[in-house]
Parts: sequence; C-alpha cells; structure tokens
Amino acid sequence: MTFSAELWDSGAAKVYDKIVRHPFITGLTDGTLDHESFRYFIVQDSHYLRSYSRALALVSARATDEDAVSMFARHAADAIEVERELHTSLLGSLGLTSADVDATGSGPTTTAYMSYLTAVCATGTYAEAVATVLPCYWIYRDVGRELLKHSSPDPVYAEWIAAYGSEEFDAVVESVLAVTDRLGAEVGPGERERCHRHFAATSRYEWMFWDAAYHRLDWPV
Ligand SMILES: Cc1ncc(CN)c(N)n1
Repeated sequence: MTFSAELWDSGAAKVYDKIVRHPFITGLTDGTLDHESFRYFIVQDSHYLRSYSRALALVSARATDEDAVSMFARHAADAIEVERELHTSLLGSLGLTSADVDATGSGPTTTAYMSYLTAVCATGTYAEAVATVLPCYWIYRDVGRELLKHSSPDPVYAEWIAAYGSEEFDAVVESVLAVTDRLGAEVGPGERERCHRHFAATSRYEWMFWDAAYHRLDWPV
C-alpha cells in the first residue's frame, strides 16, 4: 500500500464521508447554503491561506530532495496566489473587501488549525510536515471533483467548485501525492505513527472549518 493510501485509510476516510454529507457542502451544490455562512468561510479562509502559505514555505525548507524543495516553494507562492485571486473575486461577489477580512480577525477554529499547521511544520520532521499539509490539498481536490458532478445553481458557489474541481488543481495535488509516496519508504515506525496522527488531526480540522462556517462560530468570550 502507498504511504498516502495508508494515511488516508487510517486518518481521513471516515472524516471525508462526514465532510461530503455536511450541510455546508451539500448546501453548495443544491444552492441552499446561506450566503452569510459562505461569507464567514471566505473571510476565515483568507486568514487561513496566509498561514498555509507560510507552512508550505517551512515544508519547502525542510524537504530532503531538490524537486520537493522547489515544488513546495512554488506552491507557497503560485498555488496560494491562485487561491487568493479566487478569494478576491468571491469577496467582491459577496460585497466584501480585504479590509473586511482584516477587520474580522480569525475565529477559534481557524486559529487552532493555523496554529497546528505552523507548529508541526516548524518543529516536526519533514515527513510530519508533509502529512500535516496533505489533507489541505487532497480533501479539497476530492470535494471539488465530487461537487463538480452537479456544480451549483448559485454562480458564487459554482465558481468556488470549478476552482477546486479543476484539472490544474488536480495536477498540483497529484504532484504532492507522488512526493508523499516516495517519502513513505524513508519513514520509520515512530515517525510514521506521528505522521498518521497529524494527518488525522488536520483532516478533522478540515471538517471543523466547514462546520465553524456553517454555524458562524465566534469566540465564546
Ligand atoms: C481550510 C482550507 N483547507 C484547504 C484549502 C485548500 N488549499 C483551503 N483553501 N482552506
């Protein structure tokens, strides 16, 4: 079994089933999701992407082969840029600006997820860092592909679905999966166990991120 399949089976398979049945996700395709929840999501995702970009730069710095160094560095810059452009367009369609993002600040789930990503990518091994960022790529690609089958009657949601269901995003994710699988041969038992834990944790954070948006979760105090 490949290292990526092993991570998915132990950490994401059950979570992924819950993600595709979550009302935030089903609401995108049937168009019933409240725009207020999607606004919350895009604002929080704008905060998230700033941290994610830094996390990918850390993964690049710790990569053990040159192709992976340049791939993660490219993703920290280009792939994030593509997502930022998407956000700018979606924020505009939703009547928001980047000033609104700054004024809102990051919510509890976003803050927890960003902190986890940053901590592991800064202090874990290279393999742990890859396992931690992998669900961010993989789950979005699979959700995008799944939702693209029906897209959405709402043009804002259809634009979001088209971006993550695109062939370009698929190619980005396939390149990260290939790096993960090559890395699998070098990872010993203790480190492997930590990779499993990180992959499961960030898969759960992906579900929590959508759930927080659906409920528009705020700091309790
Ligand atoms: C929370 C989250 N996770 C993943 C992705 C896809 N890079 C994203 N934009 N936001």
